[in-house]
Amino acid sequence: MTENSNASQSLPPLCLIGGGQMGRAIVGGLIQAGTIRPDDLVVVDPSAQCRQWWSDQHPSAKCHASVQTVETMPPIVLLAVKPPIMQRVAQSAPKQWAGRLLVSVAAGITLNSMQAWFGHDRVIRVMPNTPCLVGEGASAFCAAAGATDEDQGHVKTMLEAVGIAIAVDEKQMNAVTGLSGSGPAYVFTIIEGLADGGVLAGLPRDLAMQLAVQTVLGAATMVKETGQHPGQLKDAVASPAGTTITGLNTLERRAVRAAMADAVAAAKQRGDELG
Ligand SMILES: NC(=O)C1=CN([C@@H]2O[C@H](COP(=O)(O)OP(=O)(O)OC[C@H]3O[C@@H](n4cnc5c(N)ncnc54)[C@H](OP(=O)(O)O)[C@@H]3O)[C@@H](O)[C@H]2O)C=CC1
Ligand SMILES: O=C(O)[C@@H]1CCC=N1
Repeated sequence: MTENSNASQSLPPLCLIGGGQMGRAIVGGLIQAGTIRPDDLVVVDPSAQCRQWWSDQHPSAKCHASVQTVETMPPIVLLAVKPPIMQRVAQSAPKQWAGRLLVSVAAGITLNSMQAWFGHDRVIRVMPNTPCLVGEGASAFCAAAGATDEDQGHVKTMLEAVGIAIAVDEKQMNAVTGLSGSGPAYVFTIIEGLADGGVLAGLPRDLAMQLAVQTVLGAATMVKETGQHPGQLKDAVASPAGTTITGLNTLERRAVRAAMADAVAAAKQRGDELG
């Protein structure tokens, strides 16, 4: 788990609107870190299956099918619904948002839209990623004018309890989405590809997967902990006329580096469209 100064701080009670993948990753990570207690959690989701999941995992959390039935809305509302339904959520229960800190993780949805739909500007926009679930999230955030320093402190506490949190300018948010928001999916694909390669080369699947995962983890940890440029670390692996340079040459022929950059740029573009 990422070490940080805020991990032991606690948060005020929280309402999670949308208990799906991202909501589970953040709030699951927060509960695991001890930053929030399930008793202080309200989850709103129309899916009975989803509510059952929350009740099974955290029996003391209060689950609702609709925001309208929440009697006392907690001071922080974490909005983790799909971008196209955010406006509908806002308009379904306008009285519930008054005086609350609104935190949105929706890709592409701007602070301006949030303010217009929810009727006030105590709003913070966050782009997290699913590794929050295991305390290794990479999140960026930006705040509307109405969010106080204390509000921003709460969001930092929330995000740093489950990984790293970086304040950015809102115009960078969709690029962040294309890189770290969507990035875990790219890396999962790489891990799958490496494991497939191991199987293709004759290894049993479970051994290939174990080696692929540890290789990605080890390489990422080296970049983080040595502070060396990845190119330098790459050069140290590749012996003259050896195996690595032969593999790297294949990757370059397939333009893997450009494919990664194109993926981030295309995802950023999609974020622009969603907004
Ligand atoms: N998944 C990821 O890796 C990341 C996602 N995000 C953002 O997080 C948000 C959620 O994405 P994700 O968790 O993947 O999506 P999910 O579909 O997994 O979760 C969204 C949940 O919201 C529920 N929902 C639908 N309507 C309402 C409503 N009116 N009130 C409350 N809940 C509702 C859905 O129920 P039902 O299924 O029945 O519709 C579903 O359970 C998106 O805006 C996305 O951009 C940001 C970063 C990373
Ligand atoms: O795919 C998506 O749109 C969301 C946003 C970032 C990751 N998942």
